[in-house]
Amino acid sequence: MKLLADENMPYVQELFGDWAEIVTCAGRDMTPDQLADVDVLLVRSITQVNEALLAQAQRLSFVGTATIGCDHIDTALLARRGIAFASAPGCNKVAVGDYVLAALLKVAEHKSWQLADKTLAVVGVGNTGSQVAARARALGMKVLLCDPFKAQGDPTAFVELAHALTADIVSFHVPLTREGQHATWHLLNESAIDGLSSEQVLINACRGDVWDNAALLARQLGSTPLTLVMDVWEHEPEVLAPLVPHVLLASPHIAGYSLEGKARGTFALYRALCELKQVEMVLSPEQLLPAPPIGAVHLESPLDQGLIARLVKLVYDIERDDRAFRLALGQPGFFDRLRKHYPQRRELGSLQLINAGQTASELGFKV
Ligand SMILES: NC(=O)C1=CN([C@@H]2O[C@H](COP(=O)(O)OP(=O)(O)OC[C@H]3O[C@@H](n4cnc5c(N)ncnc54)[C@H](O)[C@@H]3O)[C@@H](O)[C@H]2O)C=CC1
Ligand SMILES: O=C(O)C(=O)[C@H](O)COP(=O)(O)O
Repeated sequence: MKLLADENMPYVQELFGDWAEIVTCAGRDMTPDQLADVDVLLVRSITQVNEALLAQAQRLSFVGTATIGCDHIDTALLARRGIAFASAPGCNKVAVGDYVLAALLKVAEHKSWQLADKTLAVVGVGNTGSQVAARARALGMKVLLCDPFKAQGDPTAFVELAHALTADIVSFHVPLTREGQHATWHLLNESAIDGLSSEQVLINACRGDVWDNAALLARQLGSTPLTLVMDVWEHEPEVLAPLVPHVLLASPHIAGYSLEGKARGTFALYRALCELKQVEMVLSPEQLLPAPPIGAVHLESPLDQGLIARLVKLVYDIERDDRAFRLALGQPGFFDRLRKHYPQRRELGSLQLINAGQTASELGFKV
């Protein structure tokens, strides 16, 4: 069996090495001729799996994406051609929760806010949005939920987008969709942006095209700019460079890039392929991971916002990502290079807080 995998997918050798001849390459460089004799294709979000890529793929029987988002995969094409498909729902939801928690704490420092006095709206309340909502509640924030699909089951628990956009902080966690009543392409469009006040904060850790970046730049260049946190950008790997100086925290689509999240992503494809081939799984995700650099911290004072910020930074320093982004911005290929060489980042759950209570656990730490 021949397996072609994105070179930025960890643990492929460990998980598939016994079964397959493994070839890896850069996800954006995969070509139709490379797929001519491939049985299994494993990709990340940057490979468009479409008619053009699969034109010569005569032997392909399985495509897997080690990601949550599937907007890069023509799933109808795979179904038509009888090619099995798997994604990795939820694999990096904890990492996105960590990223947004770190961002909220930086925003609070920047604006001298006590987060417990503020309201956060979560737009898209699935795997990642729910993680964000739980952490915000643990910080004592009031949380508004906006998700028209989930609202069908429980209308009173959700608000409309217009209401969500009145919150102090609005965090977006929707898939990229271009069709239907609730399509998310440019969900944050010029008119929505115009309706916001300069006190408000927006976070995008889902897909760049969900925000109209040109309209945001126009707003930022005016007299009442917003506070922005952007992990994703329209037209990646290109970035609207003039927008970056007007963004508080900027990063190259790494919100989900914890080591645990990446391991779970590859593992989900291993599990799916084992099921398909009716082969017994011999490894678990935990067996793949190294010990974390810091195992435990003994708390001697109660958790307050300042202490939470210090503890989060011990595990994940979001400002490091922001500095690396600004330093590299403009260099050819900088976006993909930062992603390829992203340092090992562990989840908050890798750190045990001794003498901490329920709040620490709700924030994502091990207690
Ligand atoms: N920056 C990064 O590193 C990462 C980005 N993502 C992106 O985030 C997206 C969300 O991930 P998950 O939460 O795991 O997906 P999910 O599928 O679990 O949840 C998405 C939620 O959005 C809701 N939704 C759809 N259209 C909506 C609309 N117009 N308004 C409000 N809600 C809407 C759905 O009903 C669903 O509950 C992924 O599709 C992916 O594109 C995911 C992981 C990492
Ligand atoms: O899971 C998703 O969806 C994501 O956006 C991934 O975290 C992004 O990682 P890459 O696939 O772009 O490496």
